[in-house]
Amino acid sequence: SHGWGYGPANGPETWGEEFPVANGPRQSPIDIIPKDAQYTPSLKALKLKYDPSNSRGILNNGHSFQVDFEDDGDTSTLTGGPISGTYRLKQFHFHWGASDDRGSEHTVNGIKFPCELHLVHWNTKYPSFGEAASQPDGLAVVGVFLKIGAANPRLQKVLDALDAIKTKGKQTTFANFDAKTLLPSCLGYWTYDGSLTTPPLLESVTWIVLKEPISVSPAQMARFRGLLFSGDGEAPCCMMDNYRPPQPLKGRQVRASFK
Ligand SMILES: CN[C@@H]1CN(c2cccc(OC)c2)S(=O)(=O)c2sc(S(N)(=O)=O)cc21
Ligand SMILES: [Zn+2]
Repeated sequence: SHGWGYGPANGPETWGEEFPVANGPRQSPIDIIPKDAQYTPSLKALKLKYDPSNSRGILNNGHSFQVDFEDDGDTSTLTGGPISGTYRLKQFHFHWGASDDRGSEHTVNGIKFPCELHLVHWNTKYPSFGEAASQPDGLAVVGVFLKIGAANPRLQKVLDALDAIKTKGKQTTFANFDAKTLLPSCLGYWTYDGSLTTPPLLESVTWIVLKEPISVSPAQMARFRGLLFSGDGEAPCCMMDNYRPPQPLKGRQVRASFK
């Protein structure tokens, strides 16, 4: 059986067959139209407190690669912003294109970025990530756009680990990584109620998309594309275009933390 993916036979247009919520009222990503976003002065500043000693490993999961964090305690958390309570960092991962003209999931005025970083957090009012993932206020994902420019030294450690996780299922240790170093200097954001952008497409995500992108060079983007969707011994299939296109807003309000 073929699992979901990003190809012609198993890509985003087919996901609704196995995951009917794909056509639900709060699907992600969306096209963000800044002039339609409601500036909300009552929105708090984001507070991201990440402990580098919580980083565990880096894994090629066959859809992207993710850096996993130890989330048994409140040492790497997201508070403030549009959310109430404390959310714990579980993992971060990226989505990118086959070329620099596409790759992000969220778009801004229809503009695609070459890459988008997602930092996934879960609400500690629930006993576990799995429990939280099925609740309407269970997850909070911080999205960061990457735009083509100077090489970003903050990405180097992540990129240097990719050779060890080229194929699906491969993982290696990834210690002492400070995820905060991946954030832009300005934490102004748009926020809306949405979903996971991959199956199971659960409508449990408070999206927090930062306005300021971080940089990535074309050579660094090429290294993302050196990963494979395929496993060892399978016909090699380059990991690229692993993004879901924008979904219908269905009347949702996008709020902005900045004027
Ligand atoms: C493959 N899907 C990723 C892994 N996850 C996952 C794995 C198993 C079950 C599950 O839900 C019960 C979620 S996850 O929650 O860490 C996320 S968040 C997310 S995104 N693009 O919306 O930020 C993609 C994934
Ligand atoms: Zn993602």
